[in-house]
Formats: sequence, C-alpha cells, structure tokens
Amino acid sequence: MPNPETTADGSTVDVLIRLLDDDVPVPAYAHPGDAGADLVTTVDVELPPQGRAVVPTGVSIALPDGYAAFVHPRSGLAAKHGVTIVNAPGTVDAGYRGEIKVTLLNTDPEQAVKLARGDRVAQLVIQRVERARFLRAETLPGSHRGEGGFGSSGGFAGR
Ligand SMILES: O=c1ccn([C@H]2C[C@H](O)[C@@H](COP(=O)(O)OP(=O)(O)OP(=O)(O)O)O2)c(=O)[nH]1
Ligand SMILES: [Mg+2]
Repeated sequence: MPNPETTADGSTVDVLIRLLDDDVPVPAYAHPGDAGADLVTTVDVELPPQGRAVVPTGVSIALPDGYAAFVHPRSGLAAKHGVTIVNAPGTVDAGYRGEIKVTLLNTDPEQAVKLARGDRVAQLVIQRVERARFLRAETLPGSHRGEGGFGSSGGFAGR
C-alpha cells in the first residue's frame, strides 16, 4: 500500500501544523496520489441560496519558504450542492500563521445547504511557488499569441 502522503517519486515536504480544536483531524489525503488534503469546518453552518460564509478549519500551518498552500473547492460539494469557494483557490502565504479559513459560497438559487462541524468543505494543495523579480522594460519580446486574449482563440459552438 503506497503511502498517501508520498508522491510517485517519493518526495514529500514537511509542514508543521497546529490543531486549534480538540476534534479536528490532521488534513488527510483520501487516496494515494491525491493533490489535495481535506479540510473540515469546525462550525455548523447554513448557507442560504446564493449566500456565503467564512468558516474556520481548526488548523494553522507553517509552510517552508518557497511554498504556498491553495484552498480549493471539493468537486462533490460543487456538483451535488453547488457549493464552491468565493476566492478559489484561496492563497495561504508561507508566512501566514493564522487559522486557515474557507470562504464558502452556495451558488444554488433556491436550495439552502447545511454543513455540520467536521464536514470536509475544502482541500488544501501545497505547491512550490516562485517569487519573481519584476524587471521593467519598454518593450516585451514577441510571441505567437501576442496581445490576443479573452476568447481570441475562438468561443464554443460557433459563438
Ligand atoms: O482561502 C483563504 C485565503 C487566505 N487565507 C489566509 C492565508 C493568507 O496568507 C491570508 C491572506 O490572504 P490573501 O493575501 O489572499 O488576502 P488579502 O485580502 O490580500 O489579505 P492580506 O492583506 O492580509 O494579504 O489569509 C485563508 O485562510 N484562506
Ligand atoms: Mg494578500
């Protein structure tokens, strides 16, 4: 049985975590190879139709420099109940030591969604990130795309 915390090349990154609540689990990868470790809400919450709420997860982490964590929605909650994350993916900076929070949004126009303490509401993806040194320039090197954006390659079904 492969270790779910280990990638195919065997690499992991150690991340210190504080559990701020008695019952909160250490975020876990559900399957080997999963990119996201699930985060729970530590509060009961009811999201009214098209309503949002910021929920606590009961964890804070210390990422090594050069890493960031991204708070992504869970696809099942999105597909079954229309629940997503307002600022998806939320960015957790390496220097952040506060509690990780999730800004949930119920996109359903009619159905309220009830979530209970302990429900998995988001997944945390840890990634290496570069920091840029922005070098001012008067002109930029040419490219195939050029300045074409926002649908310049075509829309869908002829539109
Ligand atoms: O989904 C999220 C997104 C962010 N954060 C925390 C970690 C992050 O380091 C901090 C700030 O996030 P961000 O930079 O996205 O927000 P901001 O509005 O720019 O706040 P700040 O001025 O504090 O940077 O809030 C969360 O707990 N959950
Ligand atoms: Mg910021």
